[in-house]
Amino acid sequence: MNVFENGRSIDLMSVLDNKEWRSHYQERLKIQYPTAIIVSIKLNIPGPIKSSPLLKDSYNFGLRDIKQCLKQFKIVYERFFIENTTGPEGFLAVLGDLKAVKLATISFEETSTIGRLFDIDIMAEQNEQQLSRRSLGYRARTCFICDKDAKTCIKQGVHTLESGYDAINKICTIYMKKQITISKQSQDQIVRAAMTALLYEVSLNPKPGLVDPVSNGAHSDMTVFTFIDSSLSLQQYFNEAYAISHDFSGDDLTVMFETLRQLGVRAEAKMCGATHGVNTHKGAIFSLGILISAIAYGTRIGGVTVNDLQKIITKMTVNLVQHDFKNLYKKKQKLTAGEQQYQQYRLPGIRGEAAAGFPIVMDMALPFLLKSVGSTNQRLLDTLMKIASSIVDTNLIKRAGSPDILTELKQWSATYFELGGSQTSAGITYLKKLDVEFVQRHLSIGGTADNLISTVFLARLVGGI
Ligand SMILES: CC(C)(COP(=O)(O)OP(=O)(O)OC[C@H]1O[C@@H](n2cnc3c(N)ncnc32)[C@H](O[C@H]2O[C@H](COP(=O)(O)OP(=O)(O)OP(=O)(O)O)[C@@H](O)[C@H]2O)[C@@H]1O)[C@@H](O)C(=O)NCCC(=O)NCCS
Ligand SMILES: Nc1ncnc2[nH]cnc12
Repeated sequence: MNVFENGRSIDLMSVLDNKEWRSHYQERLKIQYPTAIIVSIKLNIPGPIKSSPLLKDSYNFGLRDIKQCLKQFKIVYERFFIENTTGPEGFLAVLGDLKAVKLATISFEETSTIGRLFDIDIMAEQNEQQLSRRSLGYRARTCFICDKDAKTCIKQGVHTLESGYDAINKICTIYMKKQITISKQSQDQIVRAAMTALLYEVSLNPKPGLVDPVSNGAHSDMTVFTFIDSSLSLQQYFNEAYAISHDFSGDDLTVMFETLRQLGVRAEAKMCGATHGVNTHKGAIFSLGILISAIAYGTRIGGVTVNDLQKIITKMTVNLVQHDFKNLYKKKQKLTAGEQQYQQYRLPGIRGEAAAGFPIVMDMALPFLLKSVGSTNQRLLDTLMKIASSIVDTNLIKRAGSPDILTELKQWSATYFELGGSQTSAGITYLKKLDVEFVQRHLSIGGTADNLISTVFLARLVGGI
């Protein structure tokens, strides 16, 4: 997730003007509410970009947590300026003990994943110096890059802006994943969501190079009906994947994964039986199988956040890349596309994605889809092309014969969004032109399609589509 995407730079004068405006606003509130404590809440973001769609989202979620920390106090005034180009900010007038209010806001800063990005000022008649963090037994604010004293890092200019942005993106990514929870669901609900995801993906059009109801794309050996047959053949596997995981009682989740893989091998064979040997959903069998398994295991007692789901997945697949790719030179049978690309380019492909907890789906595609607008077809087209901007698609690399194709894929994605994506006829026309080029060049983004399937599956479970 890049929270600075679609953010606009502002100049120093705007920052200084905003500082003056804030000070005057606070003074007016002190006069209007003389017995209240005035709380100013804004983000502490270095560099010229102070606001963006994702920074505003992070602020709003954080604000919810701050008000939760202040729930014991009576809030007599609140006003927020989310659209300020100098960054989302707001003010509260709170009735309560000054020290208790200060402690409550410090607890947010210290305990919330996103707390260190917030700058919360407390003002009242008493001299604030008596109420510094140190005077309340807390250390000074720490740098969100190196954890040392923030003031020292800022004064000495220790860090580059890029390292600051990286740290902020990491903080916001983890925080946003903790806001998305998959509630405890029945086996039937989870399996139906998986089936829905398979059928939604193949129904989506126009997709570049991929099979949909209008075009077989760059695949001479499959049609939309092949994918429907393939999807229906996988329902039993999804039920099995749920069952072995929901009832798994061991501590070593790699054992659960190995049991799943045996089911997956059988599912691949069943898929091939249903498609007359065509590989439609090999990647989806792998990815959806792991997701269903992790969710079944993770929701046995209650809901599971996306952040915790990733931890379960990484525990399941901790040995996957090493196990699958060791001693490839000894393998007698023809190497698969993924094995060849690991051997030739050290690209871990779908296995690497799984072992990392499916970051493209969890960190980027799912939050993107949940925020997307328009018809289902529009939302899914934009999500597919968003995935295309970051994925190492081994299916595409195989077809193109080199990872260099990934540079073109990023450019195609960028151009699509520059044209307005699915919301404009120019964006849709561009997709149709891309499909023609993909067919001519025999290109396909099957891995990207699989990531979309995983994304739709999770979005369905959280009620986001
Ligand atoms: C781990 C396996 C997936 C091993 O498969 P393989 O070694 O082949 O690994 P990859 O090639 O890296 O990936 C296999 C498929 O995964 C999809 N994929 C690729 N990159 C990504 C990615 N970054 N993220 C997610 N998914 C990705 C992709 O699948 C799609 O494309 C396939 C259609 O194409 P294919 O037939 O390969 O190619 P065509 O273009 O159609 O060629 P022609 O037919 O024209 O010649 C389709 O499968 C889509 O899903 C990759 O192809 C796993 O299968 C495995 O471990 N298998 C062993 C048995 C097992 O354990 N299974 C169950 C595991 S739970
Ligand atoms: N619609 C699609 N076309 C081609 N390959 C795919 N792999 C997954 N979905 C696909």
